Amino acid sequence: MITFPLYALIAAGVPLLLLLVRSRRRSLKFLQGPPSPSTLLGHEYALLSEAEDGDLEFGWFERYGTAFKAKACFNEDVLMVADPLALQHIFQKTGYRYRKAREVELQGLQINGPGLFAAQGETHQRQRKLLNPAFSALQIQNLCPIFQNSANTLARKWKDGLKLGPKVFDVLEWLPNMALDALGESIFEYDFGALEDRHNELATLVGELFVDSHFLTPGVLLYIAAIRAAPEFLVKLSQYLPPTKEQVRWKNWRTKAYATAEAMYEKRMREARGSAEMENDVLGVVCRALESSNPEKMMHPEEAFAQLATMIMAGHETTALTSVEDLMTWIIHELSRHPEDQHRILEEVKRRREETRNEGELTPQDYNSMCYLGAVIKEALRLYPILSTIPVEAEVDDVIPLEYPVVSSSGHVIHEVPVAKNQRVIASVDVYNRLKEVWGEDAHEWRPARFLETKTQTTLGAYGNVFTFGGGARMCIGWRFGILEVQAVIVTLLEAFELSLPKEGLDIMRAKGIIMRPVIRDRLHEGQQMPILIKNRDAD
Ligand code: HEM
Repeated sequence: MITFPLYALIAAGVPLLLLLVRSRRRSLKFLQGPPSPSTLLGHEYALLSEAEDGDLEFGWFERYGTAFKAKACFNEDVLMVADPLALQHIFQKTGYRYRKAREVELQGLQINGPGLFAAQGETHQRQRKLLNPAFSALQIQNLCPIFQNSANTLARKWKDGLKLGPKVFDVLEWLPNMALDALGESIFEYDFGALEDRHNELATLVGELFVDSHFLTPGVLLYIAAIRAAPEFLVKLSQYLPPTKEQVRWKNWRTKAYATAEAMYEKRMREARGSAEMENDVLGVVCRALESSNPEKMMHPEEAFAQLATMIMAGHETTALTSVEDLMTWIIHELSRHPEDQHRILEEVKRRREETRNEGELTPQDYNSMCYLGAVIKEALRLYPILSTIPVEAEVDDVIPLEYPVVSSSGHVIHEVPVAKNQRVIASVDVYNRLKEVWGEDAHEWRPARFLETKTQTTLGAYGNVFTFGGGARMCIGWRFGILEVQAVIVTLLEAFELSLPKEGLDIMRAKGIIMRPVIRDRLHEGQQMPILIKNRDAD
């Protein structure tokens, strides 16, 4: 095996090449930015080592404005952006002119294969067009009973645990299992049995995907930076390096997910034979694509198998994507801190039930009519974007307009930022979501009512002008799925339980990692958790 020369080539050749190329390339010299702490690591290591999400970025954006320059590994200039007009331009107005950052694409490919998350350009466009009908408003509405069913199962389990009175539950021990069951059933008619604690190999593999990940070491960061800038042939050669423990886990996951997907597709095709139409759910649209010979309407078997792995990862376990249970966890946390918000949502539910004379399960239309429930969900999405940044790269030279002008390094006020082809741009979701210019002086505070006030602003994303689902061609395809599931679960839980903080109080912080996780300040060693005091409402 030729591993040593390969390592040596990547370890020494690529960095030297990069430093040479970058010293010649047009850069962002005209922009201000924080001084770099290291030529090799730039700000990348410092950013990934922040104690709490946003520690550095919030200060930088405050000081330099909504667009500035920071350094990535090997002295690379990156554009940090939180300006609404710039984000709208990059994500929503320019089609595929900005591509998913290469390292994210490569990681997506290694974990899930060539599914929607890793696909680029025309391949992405084709896959997205084929999958979109499975995530339309109409199609997602059909999933409501599944979400209500899993919420009711969770409520029953909590009630069993509350027979002796109110009790503190770590909701993170429950919500991910509930969300995984709902995802399996709604997307692939697959029973993970997670809430019932049944052993399931696929659930175990997805849960353990990142236990060997050491993303925070400087060596790994430099390796990723070298790979993302390396020519295609070197990236291909790197496949012949001995796999890391992490890559072995990813391969095991992919193999099992592909086998499961194949079995699901075969089953659906057998069932559909004889019936006039294939359904428009994910299974249905993928089966149709597998059978099609039209180049615009087909998926290759590997693409089709990769969709199942992609959807489970995207909707549940998280790397570069983010998941519904995280959003529910933060909503439950904020509601336990704000009993008045619980009261307001319950009033809305009661009013709706009276108007529609419905004591049973609510409909998606019922949930959508509840404005304060919607405002609470939007406020949680705004304050807790589990994915705090979205890195992209310019495919062509471009000029990015700014809504809020910034001062250049020579002291001039600039209204746009010219960028060269291949420029890396880091869209800061959490900073945009808390910009005072957009959200007001209390942007860092929890105040759902802000979403009930009318305001004109640059429109971003699909829901409430928050950027947590991203925007444009690559915006989260599952956002309606996520919102409906959260609506159903929160209403079910609030009707059954009163939520409050544990007696000793809680100082939860948003711990930084690849994704943002809740931990108790000064008790980081205990890992992620969200203890909530839960009381049965029937007990009153
Ligand atoms: C509240 C929950 C969720 C949040 C906050 C969220 C957020 C995101 C974000 C930020 C992206 C990346 C956008 C970009 O790269 O520009 C994304 C992509 C994606 N999400 Fe979600 N997501 C959620 C739930 C879901 C669910 C439930 C599913 C599937 C059932 C899903 C499927 C996907 C897929 C397949 C992609 C890749 C889309 C593409 O590249 O075309 N997500 N999501």
